[in-house]
Amino acid sequence: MTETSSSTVEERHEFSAEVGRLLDLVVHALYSEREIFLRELVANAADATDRRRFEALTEAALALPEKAGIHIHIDKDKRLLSISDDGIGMTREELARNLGTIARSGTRAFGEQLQNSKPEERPSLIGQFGVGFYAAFMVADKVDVISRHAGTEEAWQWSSEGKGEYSISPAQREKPGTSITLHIKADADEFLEVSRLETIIRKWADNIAWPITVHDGEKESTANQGTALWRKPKSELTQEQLTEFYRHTFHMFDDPWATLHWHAEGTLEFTALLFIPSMRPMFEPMDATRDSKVRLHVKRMFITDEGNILPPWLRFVQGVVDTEDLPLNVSREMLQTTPVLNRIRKAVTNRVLTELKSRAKNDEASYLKFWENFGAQIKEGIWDNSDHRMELAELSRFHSTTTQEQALKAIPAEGQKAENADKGSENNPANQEKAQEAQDKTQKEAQEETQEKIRENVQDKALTTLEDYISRMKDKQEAIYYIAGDSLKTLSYSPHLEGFKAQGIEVLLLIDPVDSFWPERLGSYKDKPLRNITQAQDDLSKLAGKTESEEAKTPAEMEKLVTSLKEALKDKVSEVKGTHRLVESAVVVAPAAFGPDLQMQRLMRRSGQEMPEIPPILELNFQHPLIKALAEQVEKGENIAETSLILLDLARIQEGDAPSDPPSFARRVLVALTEQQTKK
Ligand SMILES: Nc1ncnc2c1ncn2[C@@H]1O[C@H](COP(=O)(O)OP(=O)(O)OP(=O)(O)O)[C@@H](O)[C@H]1O
Repeated sequence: MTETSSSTVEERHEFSAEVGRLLDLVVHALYSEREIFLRELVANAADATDRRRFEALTEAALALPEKAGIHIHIDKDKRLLSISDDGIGMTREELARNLGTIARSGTRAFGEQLQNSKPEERPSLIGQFGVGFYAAFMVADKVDVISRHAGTEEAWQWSSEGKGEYSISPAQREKPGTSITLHIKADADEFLEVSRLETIIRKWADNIAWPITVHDGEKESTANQGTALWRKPKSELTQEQLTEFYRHTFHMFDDPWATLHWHAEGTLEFTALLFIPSMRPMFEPMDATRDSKVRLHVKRMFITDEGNILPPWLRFVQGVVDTEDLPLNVSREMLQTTPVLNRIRKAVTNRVLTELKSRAKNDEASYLKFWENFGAQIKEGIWDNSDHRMELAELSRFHSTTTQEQALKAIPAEGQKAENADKGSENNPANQEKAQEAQDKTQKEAQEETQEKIRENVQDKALTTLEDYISRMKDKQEAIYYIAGDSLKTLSYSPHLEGFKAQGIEVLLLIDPVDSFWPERLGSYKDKPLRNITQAQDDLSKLAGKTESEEAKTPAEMEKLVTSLKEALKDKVSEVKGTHRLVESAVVVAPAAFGPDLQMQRLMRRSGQEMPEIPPILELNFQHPLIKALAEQVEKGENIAETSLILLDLARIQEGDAPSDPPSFARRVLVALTEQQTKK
């Protein structure tokens, strides 16, 4: 052994609370897949070696020894198993931080998941999700880590029995790197057998390019082939193997929605293995960036997962790209500038888009599932990518007033189906009893609730393409109309829609935050401009065959009302005027002629950005009985100041916003209602 430790200045520390909990779960709840501890330790050793190689590109003193690799030593008599690497190593602080607290947010998420799962689900959970270093305690009752950070002389030993505390003391290590020694548990003999260890390594760690050597006394053997899975011909791989690789490398739980595996030859040589998940990641770390994490390998060696192989709007794609066309010592700067990588980026992006297009065309139902998960990201692409803007718009799917109506119409048919099914089973006594229960009031409520859920669900899934929208456009209609808001529910009540609905004009209902941004960037689709209906009042007049001057005119009997409202609301509004866009509502707020629309203002405020209040325009429906009555009151000389404030707040509430001053609003409504009731 080349390492020794002295316990003269040993310090004892307690694990952070979350490590304690995780350890407890890992050790006590999981037995069937104990072998994965080796995968975790070997993966860490390989990561540390990769890191050292990468750091050495800029700091020659950190260079790896000539025969860098991972060594596994077995000592059956002492029941010891050790895993040593020539990696970057850890300083004293790093030992305490990385092994005493939970370093990776994914590991924390795993712990939570594990705690909330049923015991029988746990083994499969652990198989899919790395638990990292702590997995060692599944097979060891004590773990010693001796580490020396490359570029330093000092070594430190971290030791723990995995029961609440660990110690750190000075140690010696001949070379930089890390050795992890496991004191194997009495019931884990199997992990002291060479053949068992070799099988595990072949199963789990064959993608690792560093040689992994198993030493048993005098004998030694290299256990991994280092043939990266993605390098194998397609015909030699099963989807199970690919899925397994996907889950374990990228910490995913699902079956991929798409697996893309190809080898490019010719001017550019690379192999890519990419996965599109079938679900959104369950845990998105708070500090997650928008960058793609696709891993770049050169001649099988891992280089970086920060190579931005795919654009940010395809960041949900996981995978590996391995090329022959870059040198192994590619530096960070080079990654940004080399034309080779730019060409790879382009080719890989195009391949993903081709897959999306073909699935959208050939398997609508499956494509809609993808869209539900990652549609918002695709729409980000319309915003920030000029090369693919049109293709992405074509791939996009939207809710609209028309798809909502169609979905509603489809629902009674669904209900019918359920009824018929019930009839068919009436002869069965058990079912008769059920029919009895159906009379029950609670059951009825439940049914109503299900109906509501079915409705929401069906409406949620009813989507259109821009192409189909255009095919439904009315004769005189020149633009694609949309409105952006927080949810289908608030949008479906929006007074802005009334005029469009009355004229049978379809409006896209956009409910993702990114929807406030991309339409303006896209500008138009197939020569049809996209227009926000909260800012398209004139269009509606035109569509209704009215001239603009007609629209702008305030009838004589309304002039005084408009003046009093302006006086009462002062700088709370930028203007008060009549509108044709309302049918049932009395008032509506519209964004001022210049500047962002209301939804954009809302989003900016929510994201904590400085957003001065831009007074909206208050628009009135001169045909509404309330507005007519108010005009008469003003004519009679009555004061409508309080009512004006209520009106403005009502308009805000219709948009899904809160009144500007809720208590005052409540008081005003109370006073108004009391007056009305006592007058009767
Ligand atoms: N052999 C090693 N050499 C250097 N650092 C190591 C080594 N093993 C572990 N570490 C450090 O300890 C940290 C925690 O390891 P752990 O295995 O628990 O989590 P992880 O590797 O970050 O994530 P996961 O294993 O869940 O993918 C690592 O991120 C790394 O910084």
